[in-house]
Amino acid sequence: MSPSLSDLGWSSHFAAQHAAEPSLLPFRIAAVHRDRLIGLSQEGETPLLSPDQSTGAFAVGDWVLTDENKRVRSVLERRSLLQRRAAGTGVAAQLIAANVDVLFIVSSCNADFNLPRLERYLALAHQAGSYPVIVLTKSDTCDNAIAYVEQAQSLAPFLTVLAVNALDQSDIEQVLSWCPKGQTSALVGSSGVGKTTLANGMTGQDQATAGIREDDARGRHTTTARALNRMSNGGWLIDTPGMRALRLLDAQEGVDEVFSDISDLSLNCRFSDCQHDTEPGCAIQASIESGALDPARLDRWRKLRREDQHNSASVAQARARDKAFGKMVRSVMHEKKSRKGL
Ligand SMILES: Nc1nc2c(ncn2[C@@H]2O[C@H](COP(=O)(O)OP(=O)(O)OP(=O)(O)O)[C@@H](O)[C@H]2O)c(=O)[nH]1
Ligand SMILES: [Zn+2]
Repeated sequence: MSPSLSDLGWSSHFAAQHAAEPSLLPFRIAAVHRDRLIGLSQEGETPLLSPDQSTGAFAVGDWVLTDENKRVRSVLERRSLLQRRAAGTGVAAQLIAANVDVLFIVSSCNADFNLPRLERYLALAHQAGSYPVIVLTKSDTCDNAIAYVEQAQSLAPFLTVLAVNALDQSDIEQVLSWCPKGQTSALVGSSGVGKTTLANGMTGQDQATAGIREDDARGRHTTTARALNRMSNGGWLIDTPGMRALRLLDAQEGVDEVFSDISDLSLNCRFSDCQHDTEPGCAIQASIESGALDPARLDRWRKLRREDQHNSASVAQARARDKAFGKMVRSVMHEKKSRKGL
């Protein structure tokens, strides 16, 4: 049975945009390949043509409008967007997933549990515009899961933290309840924390073998990884290799939101460029002295900001370099042409 548009996550936010171009057809992007896109609609899975043969401008979870030839005409404004620095040269931004309502941040009640890492993922969720839910797996293997939950909850007011056994279906139901029918989620976390186990439990299928069967250009059957998966409660789970290694990109706002206590304090420092070290009138140092602020938290904030500034700077540099290179190519071509003209 094919899902309706609202089952697929369609909402008034997208309907309002579609109203401007009612003759075009809406699809949700279920997979992004190098040269083509797979869209989902009431009619099931459909290969879509990207406007310029490239697919870098699309993310799994995007809503697009196509003409009757299934050529994409526009991407609807996103509710949220997860992106990262591209692997390899590591400078260009790469779109990972769009319109993710809930980001499940997965860690476990053991050695993987690490507050700075959780903070980093929280910053990422805030930056993307997704609602964060922390899921601590392997609660069945430790005596004091509640202590882990309390530590995680200390990171932000009203933060949702669940302790679960990912192998237990009733615990999976508890996770699912945070992403009901028509909503979309994704899982992030380190290797081995139980993302695959959770994904299998949430979708009721083995993610390693689930896939989209397609006929390629030569008529051969191929199976490609499915990236937008229906969960057993009617919600959706975006699971792609890119989801597994997210880094912070241009996440300054996200970092400041997670550390809002520190950024608020810094507004009271005497100097607007206060480095919060030895400057007189530093509100942050005063707060540490009074015992209100944990100095370790200040260190983590500094580290995240440094990392973020480094990432953003190298992306900006790469963009500038690409621009300069493009300019150089154009001027060489221009010269060639004008020489030919002589
Ligand atoms: N007892 C127990 N074992 C768990 C739990 N969650 C995961 N495991 C086990 O932990 C191991 C790793 O789980 P995976 O689901 O493969 O972890 P992952 O995050 O997908 O790891 P990568 O594929 O490397 O990213 C498996 O043997 C799981 O069976 C849990 O809540 N309780
Ligand atoms: Zn200061």
